[in-house]
Amino acid sequence: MKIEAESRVREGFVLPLMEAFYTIQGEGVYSGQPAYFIRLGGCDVGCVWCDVKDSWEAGRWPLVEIDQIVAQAAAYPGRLAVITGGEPLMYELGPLTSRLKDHGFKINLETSGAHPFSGALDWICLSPKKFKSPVPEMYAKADELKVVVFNKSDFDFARKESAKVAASCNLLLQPEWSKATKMMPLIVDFVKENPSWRISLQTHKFMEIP
Ligand SMILES: C[S@@+](CC[C@H](N)C(=O)[O-])C[C@H]1O[C@@H](n2cnc3c(N)ncnc32)[C@H](O)[C@@H]1O
Ligand SMILES: Nc1nc2[nH]cc(C(=O)O)c2c(=O)[nH]1
Ligand code: SF4
Ligand SMILES: [Mg+2]
Repeated sequence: MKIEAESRVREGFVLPLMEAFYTIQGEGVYSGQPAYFIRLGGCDVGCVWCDVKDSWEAGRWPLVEIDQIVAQAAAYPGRLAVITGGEPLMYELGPLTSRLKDHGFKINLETSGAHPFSGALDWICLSPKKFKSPVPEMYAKADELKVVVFNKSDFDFARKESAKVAASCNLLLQPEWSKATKMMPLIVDFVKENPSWRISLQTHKFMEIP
């Protein structure tokens, strides 16, 4: 990459954009709400069960000016934006979030928390991973802790992660998609025994929408 382009990425004025689409938030507390998704390319966390492995290599995706990303988002009636990836916190999110706010957007973030925080966000969904831990300062910022359950050891992981977030943080268990049938009875039992937790399903996959 040319030095000038590199510095514009570092400053957050252009970002590698894998895809952007207007859909229904399928997961978590905001499930069911229309939202414009901005999926940034690049991730170094390496979850074995990641459902967007194509996103991992940042260089595959075009570098797009944030003004263009925001103009396309603003063409839709909804004013909730979800920034996801890949791992969006690999990038400086200050300029993108500030421009989205100029257009009246509330902005939610989907993150593993494995990189330092940036941007002006209204809601942070922290989905911590064993493969690369969140940076310590992420826990206090999380509005929602969404732990993916792939095997039995994830219940213990979920409990330990929940001890690090604020008391007001929403606690969610989300079945890993390919293991959902097998793990669901255990997830149901866990939530019945631990009523501060809720279940998050990837409802967009049942609805067959993006
Ligand atoms: C694709 S990730 C992108 C954002 C960020 N890298 C992260 O992991 O939070 C978006 C959400 O999907 C979840 N996820 C990814 N693959 C999944 C799968 N196979 N089953 C269930 N949830 C999954 C992640 O844990 C995260 O909460
Ligand atoms: N509809 C829909 N909801 C989602 N919630 C989180 C997603 C993500 O990949 O970050 C996602 C997604 O890819 N689609
Ligand atoms: S952190 Fe997110 S994008 Fe990265 S591998 Fe894990 S689930 Fe996929
Ligand atoms: Mg997804």
